[in-house]
Amino acid sequence: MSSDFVMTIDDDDESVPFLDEEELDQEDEVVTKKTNKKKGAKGKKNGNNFKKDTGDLDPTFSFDADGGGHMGAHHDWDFTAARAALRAQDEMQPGMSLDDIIARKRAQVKAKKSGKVVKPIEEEKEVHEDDESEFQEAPDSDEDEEGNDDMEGIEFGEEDDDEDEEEGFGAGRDEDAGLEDEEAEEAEFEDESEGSEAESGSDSESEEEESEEESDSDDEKEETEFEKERKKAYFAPESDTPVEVAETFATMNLSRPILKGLAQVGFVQPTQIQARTIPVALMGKDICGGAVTGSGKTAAFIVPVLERLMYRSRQTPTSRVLILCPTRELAIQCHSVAQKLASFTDITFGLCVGGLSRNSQEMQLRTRPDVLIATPGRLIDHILNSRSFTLDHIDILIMDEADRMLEDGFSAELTEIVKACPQSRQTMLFSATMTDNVDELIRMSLNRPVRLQIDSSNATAARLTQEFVRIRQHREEDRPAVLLALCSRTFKHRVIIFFRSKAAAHQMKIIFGLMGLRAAELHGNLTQEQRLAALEEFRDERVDFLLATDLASRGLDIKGIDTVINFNMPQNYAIYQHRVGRTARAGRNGRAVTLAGENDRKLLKMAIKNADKKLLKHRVIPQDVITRYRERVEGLTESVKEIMAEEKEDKALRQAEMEMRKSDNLLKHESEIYSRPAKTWFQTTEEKKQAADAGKAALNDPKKRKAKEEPKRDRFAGMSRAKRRRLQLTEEDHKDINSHVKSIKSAKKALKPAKIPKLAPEKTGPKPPQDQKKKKKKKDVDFSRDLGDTSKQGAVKKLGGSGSKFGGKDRKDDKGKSRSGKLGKLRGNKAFKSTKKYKRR
Ligand SMILES: Nc1ncnc2c1ncn2[C@@H]1O[C@H](COP(=O)(O)OP(=O)(O)OP(=O)(O)O)[C@@H](O)[C@H]1O
Repeated sequence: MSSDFVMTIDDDDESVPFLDEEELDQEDEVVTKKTNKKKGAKGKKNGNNFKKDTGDLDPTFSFDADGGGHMGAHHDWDFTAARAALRAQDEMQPGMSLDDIIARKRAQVKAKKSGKVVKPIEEEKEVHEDDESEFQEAPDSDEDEEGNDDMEGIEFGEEDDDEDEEEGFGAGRDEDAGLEDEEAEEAEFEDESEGSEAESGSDSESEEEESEEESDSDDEKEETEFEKERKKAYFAPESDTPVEVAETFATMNLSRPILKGLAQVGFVQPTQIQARTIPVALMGKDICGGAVTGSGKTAAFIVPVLERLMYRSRQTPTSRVLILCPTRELAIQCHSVAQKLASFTDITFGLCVGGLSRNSQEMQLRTRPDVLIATPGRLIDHILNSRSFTLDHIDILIMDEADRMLEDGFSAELTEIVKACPQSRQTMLFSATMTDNVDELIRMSLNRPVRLQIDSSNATAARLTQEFVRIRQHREEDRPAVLLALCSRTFKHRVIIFFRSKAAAHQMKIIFGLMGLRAAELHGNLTQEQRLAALEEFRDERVDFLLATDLASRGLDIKGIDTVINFNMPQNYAIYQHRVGRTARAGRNGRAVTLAGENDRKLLKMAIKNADKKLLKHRVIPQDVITRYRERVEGLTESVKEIMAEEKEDKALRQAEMEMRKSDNLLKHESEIYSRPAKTWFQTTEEKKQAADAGKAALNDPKKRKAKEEPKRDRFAGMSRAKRRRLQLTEEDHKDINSHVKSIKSAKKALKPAKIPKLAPEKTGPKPPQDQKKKKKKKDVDFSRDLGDTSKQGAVKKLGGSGSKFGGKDRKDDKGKSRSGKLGKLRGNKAFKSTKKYKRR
């Protein structure tokens, strides 16, 4: 077998529905001008007419069994409230916008070429149009040449002549990141974990092996009987949940103002998660909800909250509902959704997130808004420092992206918030990658939660096409060229590109700018003002590309994102799901293109295994195209360096100005400033850094992640004696049960001829001997062979998976037997005596 990526995928495994080059040719033809007729037909056949997707709904689309789609009108959530609360920045002299610097640099390069004298920036703006067209001359002709030649070559099909590359830059943005005086104080944990630069391809071999093993075991880990039993004791029985699901909101017994709100945003038919969640939430039960990205989880928790608030006592204003989100942008979006849905009610909302004016939030909190939408850091700041603000009257606590919030980094803050809420509250957790790990959930002190898992937690959106572009080993430096080739030639509009680091996103923003591509950046090195501006520019189509870190990977719902590009594979599959979930939302089509290197093959396997095979593609970019773009990027290296140096200078200047203003202020208002009560911080800067580092380390370092999964012996340290003893006893019980379960399993194994060979249906030849198989698994480190094998596994898993008619049933039968057997007895065991231990402390 050739080690060539293309050959392996295309030729060796027919079960892998990757397109070969010929097919790609055909597919590309489908969307080229020359073959417009074909386009419609094939696009329909593949359900892959996303290029034509204007955001309108597919009238033939209906709910599918696994909650893949719906739906109704798509709304642009606005940031009005957030904008109003943006910290007043009038005293801050805006620095030079990065776009201005880039524009000037482009003009200089152009002038150099033509021998003209460089005009000062003001003057230059006036002749902007001319300059742009002149500057663009060379690249344009280059584009044409490339476009025509390579379209016939291999993979580019979605060139659209009426989508001529537009010139000009997105609206300028203040480059005052990190200069705000309160920035350090306000820093809260951001949902942005960066990988080191080294991660994009230079991991040591041993680490790589380790991570492979780990993801293998993650992937193949079967739930033990003990865990199943534990979950059974922890979660409410399925019989507790209503079986009937409403077909429309109108039949859900909701109040008129809520129905009017829903109608206003165009929601008529509830999505699966909404239909299942709303009745249960209205009953006041705790919920662990999971459904694929873009399936309407936000309204699933907001609607019942609003409905319950319709019946609140209005005598004394009280904050009764708290919604926690991991990022500021998500909280702002959630606030906007909630406000829209509550337009016809008198329910009030408070937004409590970092980066926005603390004082205006404090004033708002004093009015006791019914619903608080917050990020953990700023909320704790208010708990500690805003007089008379408490969470004592919270009746409902909701965590969006709950699995993220339960991870390291948020942990201390979350525990503090949960402690501050009354025990009698209702708690609801939601995520597309929702965990049902009891150990993790215990920290949230849930009360017999109802598990509402609509889709597999590994699922991606039903209409998502997933493409992979191979980055060969020793060719990691080609990534920028590959990205630019994709964005200049194929995916030109409504594209969000994910990077692992802020620095990479920023650098690419400069390169995009220098190449005349309209892009905005979104990451944690920007001020909140800049972050909102970037989102608005992208939302309003003033820029075509949003260059983001994982800050934007969860929850953001931006209309019409056609394409998600992963410049690097993220650190784990859950992040991948969230990133690619920014497209193909609400029953629409979308495409994710991932640049996958040698080190990414395990994640690639996961992605392939969980994808709809019909919607998997392998994109090949001709080497000569890559070489051309690489040369262009290399040609910009000096300009990029100069721009960065200029930015740095500008930043230092403004920093100095700000320091001066600060000291000036201090001198003028000394007595007033020192008379203010000292602020209390939940964590010192050092502690915050440690928490953030721990989060990053767990994400980036497979060894540490493993260590987290296998807690050390001294994990009881610091606990009370009673708690320690209780946990030790439980642990001993676990051991006993595990050994019982093992013996049951081996006894069963001995009696049965063999476990149903789940791999069998796909294979016709004889099974390889066991030792040979093992050997293959260890030695098989070839990127392309991995792909082939994965698809086979995926196909087989489909047959044997829990949702299948065959494998699923078999497993169920096994489960039944073991329960009536050994586990029936184990029920007498302390560990399962009562479910009280899972109840709130
Ligand atoms: N019942 C409905 N009918 C029509 N459209 C809906 C309905 N519910 C939600 N939507 C739309 O679906 C889109 C996705 O919803 P939402 O952002 O709540 O998804 P999500 O499940 O929270 O996604 P993620 O996991 O990425 O956070 C939104 O644009 C929303 O307006």
